[in-house]
Amino acid sequence: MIATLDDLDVEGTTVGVRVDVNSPIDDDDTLADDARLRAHVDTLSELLERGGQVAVLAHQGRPGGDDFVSLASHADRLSTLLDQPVDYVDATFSEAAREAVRDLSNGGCVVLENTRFYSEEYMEFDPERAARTHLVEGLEPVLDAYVNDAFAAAHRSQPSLVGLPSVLPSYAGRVMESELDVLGSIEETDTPRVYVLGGAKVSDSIDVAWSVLEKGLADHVLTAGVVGNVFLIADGVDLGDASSDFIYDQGYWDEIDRAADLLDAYGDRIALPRDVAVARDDDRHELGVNALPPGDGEAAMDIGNSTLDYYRRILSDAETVILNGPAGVFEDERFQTGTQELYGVATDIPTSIVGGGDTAAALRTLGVEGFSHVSTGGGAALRMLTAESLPAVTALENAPQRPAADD
Ligand SMILES: Nc1ncnc2c1ncn2[C@@H]1O[C@H](COP(=O)(O)OP(=O)(O)O)[C@@H](O)[C@H]1O
Ligand SMILES: O=C(OP(=O)(O)O)[C@H](O)COP(=O)(O)O
Repeated sequence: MIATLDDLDVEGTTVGVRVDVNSPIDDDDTLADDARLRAHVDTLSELLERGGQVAVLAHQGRPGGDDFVSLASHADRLSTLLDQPVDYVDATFSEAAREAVRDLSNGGCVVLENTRFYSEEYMEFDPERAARTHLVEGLEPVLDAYVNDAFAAAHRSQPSLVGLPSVLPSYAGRVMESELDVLGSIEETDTPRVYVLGGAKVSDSIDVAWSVLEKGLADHVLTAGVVGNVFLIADGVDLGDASSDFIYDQGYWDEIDRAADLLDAYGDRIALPRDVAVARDDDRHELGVNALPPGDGEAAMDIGNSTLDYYRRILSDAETVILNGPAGVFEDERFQTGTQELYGVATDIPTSIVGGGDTAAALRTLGVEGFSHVSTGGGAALRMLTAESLPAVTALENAPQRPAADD
């Protein structure tokens, strides 16, 4: 049983709130998209309005990446979204950070620096060991409670996610609560239930496909994106060198054998693309699977119209659809059709659940809306769909005793 904000006596309490605001970043190192920040506004404003003091903890990017930047611009944006001043301090758990947290008055909010600027926060620990990291030992003395709203990072066992809830009374924020509610009860949704697996997380998607087919949760699995390309190769289709090299370079070559095993075991419930779109003379050009391989240097960048017709027929009977990953390279407007059409069809199905950071961004870009639930998580949502436990959620379940709520 996980405690929520309903169980927390907020007035006068200093709360460390872990959010996931890992976002696209512009060339000047500032925030390019605030969707993930907006998702946490309900949790943060509720805590502030109920008289708490809030220290926001978050990561941005991974060491070495162009998006591995400070949270200064996130704090600026948060101030606008919350319509109140939000301090920012370029420290996470040092004396400067503790001082900034101690200085908070009721209803005050400070954003601490990118947790991953410190190496421990990019390592995986069991909760006991995570409780003895510098981040946890540095912050614990100035916090009364911990709230985890970072569902999108809940598959990581890093100190700010599993260490703090080992030592502080801990609660799920509103985002976490709603994600667990929806993604934790997929088995109760109506059937026929169809899973659409696109995007580029091939290993994770194959794990999900195995799990939902084996457990009888999926009546059909439709494949698209890089996942669909891997299944086509596994089925003996020659996709040409460009797509094969891409799959090899991404480290997914071994997944072809796993996809082939899956087709052997459950091929009757797995649908593969019937055509693909490539770039030819700078335009989109569709090729039926029988016409493959494509020309030199041409890669399969999207699903084509006959695949869309085929998938539309399967989806026309569905009561529930769960989708993860774009159907094509949506960043290039020539290859947006697959994602736009496929996800568009899904909005007409009674229960439609979408997961994935890039997927959510694609849907915003393409103006596709009307789903029952759009998850803030990609990897975390996929992991939940395999009914695996998420370390940060387990840490909340095992968190220490808490003070009683005020009502
Ligand atoms: N056919 C394709 N070839 C190469 N990349 C693709 C293809 N289809 C989709 N993608 C890429 O997949 C990426 C998103 O996949 P993924 O990270 O799995 O999504 P999410 O973050 O929603 O879980 C996008 O950058 C998109 O360009
Ligand atoms: O963006 C995230 O996950 P996602 O790409 O699965 O949506 C989370 O912030 C986790 O980031 P990480 O995969 O660098 O640990």
